[in-house]
Amino acid sequence: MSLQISAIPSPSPAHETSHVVERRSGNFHPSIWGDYFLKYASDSNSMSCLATTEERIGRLKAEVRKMLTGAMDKPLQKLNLIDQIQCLGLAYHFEMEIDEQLAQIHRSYFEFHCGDDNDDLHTTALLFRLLRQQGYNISCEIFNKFKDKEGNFSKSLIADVQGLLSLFEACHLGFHGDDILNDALAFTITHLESIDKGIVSRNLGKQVSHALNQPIHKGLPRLEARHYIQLYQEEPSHNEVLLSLSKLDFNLLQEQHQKELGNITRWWKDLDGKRKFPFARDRLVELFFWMSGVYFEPEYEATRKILTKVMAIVQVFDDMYDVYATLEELVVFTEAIERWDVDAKDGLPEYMRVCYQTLLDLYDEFGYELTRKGQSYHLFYAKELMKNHLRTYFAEAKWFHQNHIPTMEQYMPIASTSTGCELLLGTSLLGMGDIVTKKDFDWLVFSDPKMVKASEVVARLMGDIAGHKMEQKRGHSASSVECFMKQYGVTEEEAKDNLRKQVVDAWKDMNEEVRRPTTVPKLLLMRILNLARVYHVVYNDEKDNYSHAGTKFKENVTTLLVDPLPM
Ligand SMILES: CC(C)=CCC/C(C)=C/COP(=O)(O)OP(=O)(O)O
Repeated sequence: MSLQISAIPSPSPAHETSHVVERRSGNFHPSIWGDYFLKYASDSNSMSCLATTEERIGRLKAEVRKMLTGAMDKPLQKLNLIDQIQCLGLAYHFEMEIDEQLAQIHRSYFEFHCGDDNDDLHTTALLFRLLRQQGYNISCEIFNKFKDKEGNFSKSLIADVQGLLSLFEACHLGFHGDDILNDALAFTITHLESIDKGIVSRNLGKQVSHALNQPIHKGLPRLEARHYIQLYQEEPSHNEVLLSLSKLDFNLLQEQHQKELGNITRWWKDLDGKRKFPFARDRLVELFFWMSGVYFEPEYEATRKILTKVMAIVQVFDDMYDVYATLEELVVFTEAIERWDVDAKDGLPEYMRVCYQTLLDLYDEFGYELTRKGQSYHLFYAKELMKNHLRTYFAEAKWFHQNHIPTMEQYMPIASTSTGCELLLGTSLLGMGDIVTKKDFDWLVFSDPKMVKASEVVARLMGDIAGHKMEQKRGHSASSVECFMKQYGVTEEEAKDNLRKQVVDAWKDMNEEVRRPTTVPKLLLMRILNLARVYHVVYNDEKDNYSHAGTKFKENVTTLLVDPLPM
């Protein structure tokens, strides 16, 4: 975090402006959801019913724990069980057990060389994916045995659809230089896209179509679980304990999220956000979805609440800097943010005063809570992050008003921070109590970590590719697409192709960063990975599904936050 505001054009006090200001409009559609979730806000949950469900879940969890830790004839059985537990969205209940089991499997395969050279493609790929996911530095050379004399993947694999699918999923865990995985990805995509649906089971066919669009590693665990539970149920060999537990657990957590979102909707309504900020996108529900993609577990309720509230205000700022405000107004506003003092709002136009006061009130509310818990230093970091975030919004606004198209080298450091990843991740620590230390804050806020930078590349470039057409139409600072086109004299499609490659590389950076031993707790790294996953899910089809939240985003919200799983 290092950006300073500099070269600010001398401002004439915005409130003294007498001429009529011409403003642009984003023409954003209103909230899809309105007050829909308000009905969940009350805490009228039937406690007896909740107690019975929790008791059932407790019993089922104990059974799964026994299955996980008990002896099995072959490591493959354990690997499949772990995979199923993860795909069903249950892994967060068994993190310690999964860690121990995979450590044991890793030891027996690689330290004692008990691996079986005859392992088939599915087993090898599953072993590779689960171990890399867990941070083991397992080499992709293990796939060499599936190549023919010419060094190509053997033709005989084409008939093994399950094996191809597992190899495809494993490819997304690649590091830089894992050339064999690049070849494997091309090979599996070619053959999975053309499988004869008549020769595979209906379930496997469905899994393949889904995976090609949404690989496990880049998916949101709960969204993927919702999808997988339905497929798993149709699998004749499914395990009843796992199935019941996953459904009960999904629905229980959904109820908790609904209630939280209900309370946040109440906050937004009491704040009168829709009326106060008519120029901004009203995307409270989508933001809650976003935040619960990063932190979905029940214990992170406070984090989801803080993040959704902060990002709802950031959304207003984003549309103010990008669209609504004049540069003169932004000069004064950005200075007021630097001061972070209620007196600073005097120089602001009325609509900005409301935004400013809302921000100060929100952080006062956090400060009060943190002081009570003896963690008031958290607030210092949170404010610094917000100041730095708005400096980048200001820098972009200046580029726009000066018709300046920066080079990629000028653009990326600023546009990476303006994604909000650093702000979101740093602010999330406010809600995590004693789990985080000052060292974690310093790492995240001041050390410019590679993991955060990579998630920002995914966020910025995917967002730019998806949004640049609309943004250029309504007037927006140049995105990476325009910057790249101008700097290298290439077409839009060539620029996008290059940016897509940078996204692929950023995922490899992240995969390498979660390798053991890690310098910060894995918990933190997984949150950063989750954040990149949200961007992947929102922008994967290269459409701005966040601004136009009525189709794909609405479907995802419905799946996670509206429809329970039929029991
Ligand atoms: C990290 C999160 C969830 C931030 C809050 C939402 C937000 C400001 C989205 C910006 O979308 P955009 O497409 O308008 O982005 P930009 O203006 O940066 O291009």
